[in-house]
Amino acid sequence: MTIAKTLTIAGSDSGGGAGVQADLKTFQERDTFGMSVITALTAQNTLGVHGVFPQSLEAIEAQIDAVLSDIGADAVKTGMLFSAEIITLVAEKLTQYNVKNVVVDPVMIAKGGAKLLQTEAIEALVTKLLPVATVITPNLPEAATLLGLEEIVTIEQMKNAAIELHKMGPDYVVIKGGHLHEGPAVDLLYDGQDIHELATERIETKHTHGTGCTFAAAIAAELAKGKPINEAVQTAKEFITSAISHSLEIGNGIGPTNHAAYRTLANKKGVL
Ligand SMILES: Nc1ncnc2c1ncn2[C@@H]1O[C@H](COP(=O)(O)OP(=O)(O)OP(=O)(O)O)[C@@H](O)[C@H]1O
Ligand SMILES: Cc1ncc(CO)c(N)n1
Repeated sequence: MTIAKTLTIAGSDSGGGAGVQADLKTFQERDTFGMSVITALTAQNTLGVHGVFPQSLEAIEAQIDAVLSDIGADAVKTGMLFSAEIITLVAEKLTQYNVKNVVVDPVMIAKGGAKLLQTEAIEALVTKLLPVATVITPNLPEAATLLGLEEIVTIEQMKNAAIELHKMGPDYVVIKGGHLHEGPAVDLLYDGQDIHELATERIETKHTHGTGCTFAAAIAAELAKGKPINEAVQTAKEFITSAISHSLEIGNGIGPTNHAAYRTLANKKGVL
């Protein structure tokens, strides 16, 4: 039996809600074979990040070479990359192995405020990784930082940002509106010609740990299966919406989303 292969290059979240753990759960739920390259360990739970332990370049390179020289990947998703050196290595390896679908989630700061990317690494993200990306998925603060803007708070500003970010090299730009202060949860997809709006009602919950990782991993899984970008982003939006709608009240802080919700609901309706 053949199966689409997905690889995450990201940080480990010991609490299981974000990072590599969220990506692997999503890859599995979206019927792909998930693999991982761990760039950094975080000691993390629903209350926050309690420690960051970047892995050596040697360890990261060895993991990438092991996976891509043998198994290969139909899509790669990158998350927490932490330093300019790690970003440079990852960009070189994606080029060396000629990876076709590269989803770059430009992770910078965890919900509790912990730094997952060094400030001096932002330039490397822009100059090395964005040009090899198929699609990038910044949230509003990340999009503003990449563009050197103070903030992005309106849909109109999101549209302008999408067009400007596209000039930095990715084939497609998805700007996530989870951080909009009010109204529906609006994301934009810009394909270089048209801007497509994806909107859902904002779900009233504080348990949103790992939303960004899960959404980007779902896009990667759909691209790995050969889906066109519009369909991949639409499916990912449906997937994250049901994961947030049924998010989990575990731990004492911001609980994780429910990766199994989409499949469970679809099974009940008998449509999967
Ligand atoms: N309260 C909500 N209700 C509905 N959808 C939401 C809500 N919060 C976020 N989303 C959606 O979840 C996805 C992730 O967006 P978000 O802006 O939260 O990412 P993020 O900030 O990168 O997440 P993370 O904190 O994991 O880094 C987007 O599709 C966004 O629209
Ligand atoms: C390891 C890791 N990656 C990404 C995020 C962003 O949510 C997080 N909290 N932890």
